[in-house]
Amino acid sequence: MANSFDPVRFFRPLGPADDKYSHGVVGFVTGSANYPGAGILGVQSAIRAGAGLVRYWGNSETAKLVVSARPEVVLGNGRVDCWVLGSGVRPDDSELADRILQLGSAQTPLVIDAGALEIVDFSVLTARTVLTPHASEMVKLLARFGEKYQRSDIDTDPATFALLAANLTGQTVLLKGHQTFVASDSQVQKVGPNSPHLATAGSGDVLAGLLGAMIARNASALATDAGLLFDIAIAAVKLHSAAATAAAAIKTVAALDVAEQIGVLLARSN
Ligand SMILES: NC(=O)C1=CN([C@@H]2O[C@H](COP(=O)(O)OP(=O)(O)OC[C@H]3O[C@@H](n4cnc5c(N)ncnc54)[C@H](OP(=O)(O)O)[C@@H]3O)[C@@H](O)[C@H]2O)[C@@H](O)CC1
Ligand SMILES: Nc1ncnc2c1ncn2[C@@H]1O[C@H](COP(=O)(O)OP(=O)(O)O)[C@@H](O)[C@H]1O
Repeated sequence: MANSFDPVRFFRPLGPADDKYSHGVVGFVTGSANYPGAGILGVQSAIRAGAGLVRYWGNSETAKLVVSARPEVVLGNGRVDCWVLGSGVRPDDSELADRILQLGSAQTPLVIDAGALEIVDFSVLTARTVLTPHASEMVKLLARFGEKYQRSDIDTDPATFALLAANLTGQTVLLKGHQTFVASDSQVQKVGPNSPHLATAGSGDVLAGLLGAMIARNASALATDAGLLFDIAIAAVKLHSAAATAAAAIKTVAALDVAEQIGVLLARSN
């Protein structure tokens, strides 16, 4: 994994002065009745990526499942360094949409995934943010700015559309796929090919949780260096893919295995 975007660079080792608030508090508005697993997968990933504290602010039924999978999780709103919004959330879910709109107009850094890409009001979004669409979500995202394209257009020239979305939103865009394109301002970087073992349901939810943990852990540096978000996004994609490769060496890969292997890789690197 070692190169200029070496993921380990973003995982400062813990020391005696650390407490649960000092190395990243990640909040989630994710999961729903139809997609409870998306809530669980993101949370699992953030915990394995070393978050000091994880808050979950989804609906109460899904919250019970999340806490049953991870009793470390604290429920509700509170002090957070990065919010992960939208994995497993339908845009017509009014309870969660209200929370997403509220957080989307505040200053805490964000990962905006899946349904939240259709909810957030981009005209008031100023927090440092990574958007994580796949190609079909990119079509819907661009349509919100009056830009009409089809999935085939995105697949043909992903770099151009990642850049377009970054310019329209003023944010860092991570366009997911076999190769992932990270764009910010006028720069775009291809990452991958990623591990094909990521082609399994929920692996995007794991990436969102990983990104949330990495952004939260580096929140202080990010406050003075916005450009760091681009590097963190690239590093997260590389770590996510490396974790899938590591998982595949053990057994067939499910998304939760990718989250577990993030923890194994990070433990080995320290
Ligand atoms: N366990 C859980 O709780 C899980 C919850 N999940 C949550 O589910 C929600 C919906 O996820 P989803 O957008 O992937 O929609 P899904 O209904 O599967 O497909 C609809 C259409 O989308 C397209 N499409 C899909 N993937 C694509 C790609 N990579 N690249 C390009 N296009 C792609 C494809 O349409 P096509 O373009 O082929 O016409 C497909 O027919 C979301 O909130 C997510 O977080 C998931 O993470 C799974 C595990
Ligand atoms: N064939 C593939 N090769 C490499 N990576 C892939 C492949 N298919 C999907 N991925 C990666 O897996 C993840 C899938 O995320 P997403 O499309 O949001 O799925 P889900 O909604 O099921 O979580 C992304 O990180 C994407 O880059």
